Amino acid sequence: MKTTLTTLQQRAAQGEKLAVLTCYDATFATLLEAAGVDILLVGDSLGMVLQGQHSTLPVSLHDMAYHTAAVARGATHSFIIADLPFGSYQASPAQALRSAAALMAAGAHCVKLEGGAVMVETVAFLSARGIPVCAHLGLLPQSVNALGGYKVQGKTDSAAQQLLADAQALEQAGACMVLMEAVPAALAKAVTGTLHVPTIGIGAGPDCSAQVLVLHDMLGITPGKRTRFVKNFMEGADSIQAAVNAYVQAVKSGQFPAPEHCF
Ligand SMILES: Nc1nc(=O)c2c([nH]1)NC[C@@H]1CN(c3ccc(C(=O)N[C@@H](CCC(=O)O)C(=O)O)cc3)CN21
Ligand SMILES: CC(C)C(=O)C(=O)O
Ligand SMILES: [Mg+2]
Repeated sequence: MKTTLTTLQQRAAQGEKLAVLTCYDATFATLLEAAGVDILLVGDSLGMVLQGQHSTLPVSLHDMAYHTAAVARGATHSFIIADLPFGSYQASPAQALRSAAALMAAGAHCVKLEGGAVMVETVAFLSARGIPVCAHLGLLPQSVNALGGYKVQGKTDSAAQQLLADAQALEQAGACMVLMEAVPAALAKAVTGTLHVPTIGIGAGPDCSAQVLVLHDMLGITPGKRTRFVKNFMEGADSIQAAVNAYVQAVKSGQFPAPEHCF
């Protein structure tokens, strides 16, 4: 049976933790689906892990459509979210609609965009036109140059209040899910408790409705130092399938993320 937005929202509302991983190709789409991953995220992190870029900014809409189509061919019943890349949606709601349409035509079931209050009008515009939108809050990698690095967000009282207000405004505008990246666990818990739609966390503590990691990070093959919220699931696993199974089990049971993965 196809996993739909409705079934995901129902399962999250019943308290089931959802397991999400990034996915960029057909082979992994088939593998992740067989292991019980609930949502495949075609992330613009592909610029870093596949293309070797130093940020996600150089990723094009064409790149995203290419990888989304590959994932869609490998998956038969998964819910696929695709990132709108830098520069493809910020100019106007009309620009966002054209870009989102390209990703939906490539096989996505939902698009994700980065930003809070500034994206409310765009989220409303896309949602009203039949495009499910996941809003991405907290650490916004496409804004790395303004943020001054990949740093934890929402640490001050005023930043936390702003993030909560943004999440509520985006839900009101029609966002079907809200992803939070690198924020204090207590803030993500408060947001999850306030919203009606599922939340997806990465470095956002154990109380989000869903967890996501970059595939290459959880397989322990990303070069360089591991960030705090990453766990290498290949440790103690004898295959990639076993590692992905272990990730799904750890998310479903609430064992991942543990306190050492949280801010
Ligand atoms: N492979 C990969 N995994 C990711 O999770 C990921 C990407 N790439 N590319 C885009 C962004 C960048 N990401 C990051 C990177 C670092 C931190 C991080 O935890 N930074 C440290 C140090 C920050 C500082 O210097 O103050 C932190 O403690 O916040 C968080 C998210 C997440 N995303
Ligand atoms: C890390 C997740 C949230 C993402 O946006 C990506 O993979 O691009
Ligand atoms: Mg992204």
